[in-house]
Amino acid sequence: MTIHVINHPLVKHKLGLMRQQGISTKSFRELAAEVGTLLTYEATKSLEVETVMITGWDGSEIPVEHIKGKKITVVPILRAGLGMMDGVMNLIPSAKVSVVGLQRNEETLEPVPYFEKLVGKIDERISLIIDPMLATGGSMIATIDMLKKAGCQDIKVIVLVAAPEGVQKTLEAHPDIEIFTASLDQCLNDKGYIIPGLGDAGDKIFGTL
Ligand SMILES: O=P(O)(O)OC[C@H]1O[C@H](OP(=O)(O)OP(=O)(O)O)[C@H](O)[C@@H]1O
Ligand SMILES: O=c1cc[nH]c(=O)[nH]1
Ligand SMILES: [Mg+2]
Repeated sequence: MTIHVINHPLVKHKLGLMRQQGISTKSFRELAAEVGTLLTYEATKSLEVETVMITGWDGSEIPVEHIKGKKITVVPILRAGLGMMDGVMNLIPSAKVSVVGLQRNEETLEPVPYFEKLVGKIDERISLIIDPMLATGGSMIATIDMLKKAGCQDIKVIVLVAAPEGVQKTLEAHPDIEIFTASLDQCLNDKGYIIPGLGDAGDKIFGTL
């Protein structure tokens, strides 16, 4: 469908802090979760609501709005996607979780799948894929392929930073999805890293630098 770049001051400020060379593991993790929360707020804006009647504080019947329709499964891409999990689950604590493991081959930049555990009846859910980085797009396209193969047709993507090359490739392969990001950065370097980017997000979140 399209890409939404979230130009909220809090998102910009927090992402800016994440770009600082030498940032601690603790700060990087905290900020990844916080930006994850803010992007989740935006990505869930289009959820449908319905009006239901409840008994209010004074005993009278009042209309309130409830979320209706499809429920969500959050899909973290291992490893780095786990760094956004707490922040995302803060807003949708009852969401079921489908885990996908992919490791980008550092030479070919091709994603190598190593784990897949999706929730049942995923065709009845909205998938919210979370990963800090969308670089060449290979990992994201492979994840969307897996979800669609399992029957899921309603897919949204949350990434902290995206490269134009990867966004174009992902939307060409899957024009029906929506991408929410804190920044559409400049480009990829010759090693497939996003510029200016965040560096290796997985290493920063897990402290494996
Ligand atoms: O768009 P792409 O070119 O596929 O690159 C993006 C992927 O690379 C990183 O993961 P990585 O493979 O480094 O694994 P990790 O999370 O275990 O560090 C990142 O978290 C994405 O999953
Ligand atoms: O810039 C990048 C690209 C892929 N994976 C990362 O962690 N960072
Ligand atoms: Mg990594």
